[in-house]
Amino acid sequence: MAENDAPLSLTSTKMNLGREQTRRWLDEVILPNARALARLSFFACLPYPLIPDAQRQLEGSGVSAGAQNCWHSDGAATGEVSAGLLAELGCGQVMLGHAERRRLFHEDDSLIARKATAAAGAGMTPVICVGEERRVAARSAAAHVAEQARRALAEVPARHPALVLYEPAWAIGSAHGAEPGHAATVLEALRSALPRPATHFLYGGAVTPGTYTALRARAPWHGVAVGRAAQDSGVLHEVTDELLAAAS
Ligand SMILES: O=C[C@H](O)COP(=O)(O)O
Repeated sequence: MAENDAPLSLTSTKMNLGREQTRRWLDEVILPNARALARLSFFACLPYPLIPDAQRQLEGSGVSAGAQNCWHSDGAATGEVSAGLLAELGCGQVMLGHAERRRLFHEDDSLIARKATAAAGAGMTPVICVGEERRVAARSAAAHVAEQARRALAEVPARHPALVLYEPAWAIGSAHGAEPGHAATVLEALRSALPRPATHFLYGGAVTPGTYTALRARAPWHGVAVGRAAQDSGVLHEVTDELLAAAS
């Protein structure tokens, strides 16, 4: 959780917004909500080339810009961006193993683990995305997801901060997210697979106002990742208020 024990929140703009659109979104949606978002340690994961501009724009707001991916080494890796370079840019968080990267780029747990270890070695917080691809029973989802997370963090020192983001692939971009009971079974498996003091667990996938309250009624989630809900200032404001209310 955040310093004040408030829940945590983040977003990713994926490849949905260009340079000017990102600038406008930060200006019109994120900055007006920045005070509240900062209490949630909120960060926005952006495409690599937009990170330095965003850092300048967000300076002093308490909200930061993270990355959506990284590579695990420097050197002969044409077209990639290393964790070390991101850290040098002042980027503190990097999302790894998102469902879209697993699907489009065939990223597997061992590659994600190498990236997570490199990110931690560079001093960044890895955000490990896990989730089942298709709707399956909660117990199967839980076993699958716990194994994904365990493998990804296997070489990351136990006391290094990490976020585990449970996003069932079938829920991303869909009308409804996971049932709170389903998600609770997954969280229980994640917590027992990862007895790590500095690891926090977030839910993502079709998050709207009310999602966090419903999830929290069943299990101790530390926060949520907002996708589409972070594109509209009013909706983001509602979700943020709801998270902050849970902290008070
Ligand atoms: O990566 C996916 C997002 O975090 C979830 O997006 P969504 O809330 O629009 O389903």
